[in-house]
Amino acid sequence: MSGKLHKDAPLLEVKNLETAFDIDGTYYNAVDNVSFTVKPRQIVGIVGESGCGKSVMSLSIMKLLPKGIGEIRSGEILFDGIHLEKLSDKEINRVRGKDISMIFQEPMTSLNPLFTIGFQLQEVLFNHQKISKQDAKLKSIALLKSVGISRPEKIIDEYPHQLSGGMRQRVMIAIAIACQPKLLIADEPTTALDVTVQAQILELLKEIQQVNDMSIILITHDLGVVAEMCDEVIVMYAGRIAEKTDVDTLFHNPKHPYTKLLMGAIPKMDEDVEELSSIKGIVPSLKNMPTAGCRFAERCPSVMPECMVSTPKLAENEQGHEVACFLYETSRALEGVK
Ligand SMILES: Nc1ncnc2c1ncn2[C@@H]1O[C@H](COP(=O)(O)OP(=O)(O)OP(=O)(O)O)[C@@H](O)[C@H]1O
Repeated sequence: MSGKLHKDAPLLEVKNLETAFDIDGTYYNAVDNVSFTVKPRQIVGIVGESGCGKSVMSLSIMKLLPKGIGEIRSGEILFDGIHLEKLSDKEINRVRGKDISMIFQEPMTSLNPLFTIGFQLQEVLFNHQKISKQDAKLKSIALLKSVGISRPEKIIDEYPHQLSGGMRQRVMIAIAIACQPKLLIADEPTTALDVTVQAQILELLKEIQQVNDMSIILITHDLGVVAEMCDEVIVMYAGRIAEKTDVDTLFHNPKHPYTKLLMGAIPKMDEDVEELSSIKGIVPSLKNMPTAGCRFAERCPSVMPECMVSTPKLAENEQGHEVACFLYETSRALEGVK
């Protein structure tokens, strides 16, 4: 499926998205008025602690929210000119795996333990392409080779449990790119892997992104991964965007107190720091979300009285650098007065 996309238009445009879960008969927003774009060939990182709404965001885009529990309440998701939020199940099935693919943290839960690797790779090819059995087999072998799996002729006859975690993630990537999607959503793709394998998988993703001219949304709680991989970064807190800018600006000039604290929580390789210094407190659960004010106020070292009563708007502070914080709304207002 392909829309009529102008060459400079964003590939994905999420506008004022609100996704909510029904908890005991009341809807709570896990994604609250979120807007962002992904351009062709861009790697956009979504970063934040556990519970910030990163996964719900990607499930919303893919229309994979648990039926009857989670739903998109408002907003638009435009992909390649098509309103994904309006597609029927049948229509979104044609997009999933073909134009947009997704890889998850733990490939063992996405791969079917009962079927061989070859079967699972060929299944996605048969679903989206007119291809003979022989060609699907040859293509599966080539795909496994392209993700750095040696002896692919042998691996296609093996089952997921016979492979290491790193190999399984490579297989998941092969399945995800089988139909050359324009967008790959990678949700914590390396979190379950050890550090060396993590670096190899990230390297592989970058390579594939360049070769296939693909865009990636990379969901992670790890700013180190963001620094390594991303062009643009969205920092999320409790379902809302706290800050949004390009990767260099974010690391050289972080503005939101939450981003600054997250940066302090990056382990420094050159120093003998054993543990990640964590941010005090936790992300509130949906039911305990503050009903007014900035959702980060309770944990914020720079909190001001207005933060408890009004919601700061995400607005451009400097060109290409958006932040949702009253510290900057005040300075923006003063500039306007000057
Ligand atoms: N099926 C569900 N039913 C009710 N609440 C849910 C459901 N799935 C997610 N949530 C809630 O939505 C909020 C956002 O969750 P989400 O999984 O998107 O966070 P995350 O940033 O991806 O965290 P993690 O890194 O742990 O996956 C959390 O408060 C979570 O408890």
